Amino acid sequence: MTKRSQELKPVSEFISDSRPERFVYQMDGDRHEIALSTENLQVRYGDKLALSEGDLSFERYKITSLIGASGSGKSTFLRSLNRMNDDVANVTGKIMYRGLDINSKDIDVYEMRRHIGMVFQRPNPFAKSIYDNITFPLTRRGKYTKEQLDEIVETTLKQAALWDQVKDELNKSALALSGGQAQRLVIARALALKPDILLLDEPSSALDPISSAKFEDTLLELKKYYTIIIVTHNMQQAARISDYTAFFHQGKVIEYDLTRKIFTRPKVKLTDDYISGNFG
Ligand SMILES: Nc1ncnc2c1ncn2[C@@H]1O[C@H](COP(=O)(O)OP(=O)(O)OP(=O)(O)O)[C@@H](O)[C@H]1O
Repeated sequence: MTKRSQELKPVSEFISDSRPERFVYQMDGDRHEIALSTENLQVRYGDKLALSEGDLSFERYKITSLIGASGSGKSTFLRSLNRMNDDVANVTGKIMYRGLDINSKDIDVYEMRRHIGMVFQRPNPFAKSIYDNITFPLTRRGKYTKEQLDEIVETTLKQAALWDQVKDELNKSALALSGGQAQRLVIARALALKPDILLLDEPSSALDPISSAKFEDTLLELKKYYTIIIVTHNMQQAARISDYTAFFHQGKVIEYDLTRKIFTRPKVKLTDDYISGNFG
């Protein structure tokens, strides 16, 4: 083991050390388990403060949508959650996951990303077969038998609702898939790492309406097992699939509540203006 890896904190140690009381909050008399939360999170690109107020708690096994106009800081916030901004921005504050601040310097970022996976706007399959797209990230870091890999490929493709379409052509190049299929494949690839939390940055913006509707059904299935945080410009999509919605404006979270409240009785006029299209 290198000196550096000895110094890094493996996130998995904290997974087994489950201290649920720490992650529970009360709302409307009910108890809710928190999967991830941010405290005093700020993001600067050089001198520019792109996120100044963004403290949110994400409930386990729920979908939370991040909405707001272009440039309001949604992607900046989302990408910071699994340290994708480390090389381009200065991210300060805490990102709490299972009692551990995963924004601290001594976290093993690669291991952390196995727990908090990210899917980008444009599907980015590797120039490999469908099968290898799913197994490649696994076999790079661990040992698996062929049977185990076969099972992971089948399970994750089923979870991502792609199995029936590709099960007879797993050796075909992933680059030959349609946009909707490729997006499902990269979801399956993310799921193969068995994450706790899935971060999705406008995952259906490149899909046609039918693929997008199927994709939404897939997310509703996936939330039985995963906590999902999704950036979307599509208000109908946010209203249809998410349990909670956070509205961003000029680098701040203006309002965060149950989706049905945000879309029917927002407390802040700016939120109302945004969701009703009177923004400008
Ligand atoms: N890598 C970067 N370097 C410098 N500035 C950046 C970078 N990424 C984002 N920004 C700036 O930070 C601000 C927030 O951008 P961000 O992409 O987070 O907004 P967004 O709400 O996700 O927008 P969109 O909906 O268009 O994706 C913008 O002013 C943007 O120009």
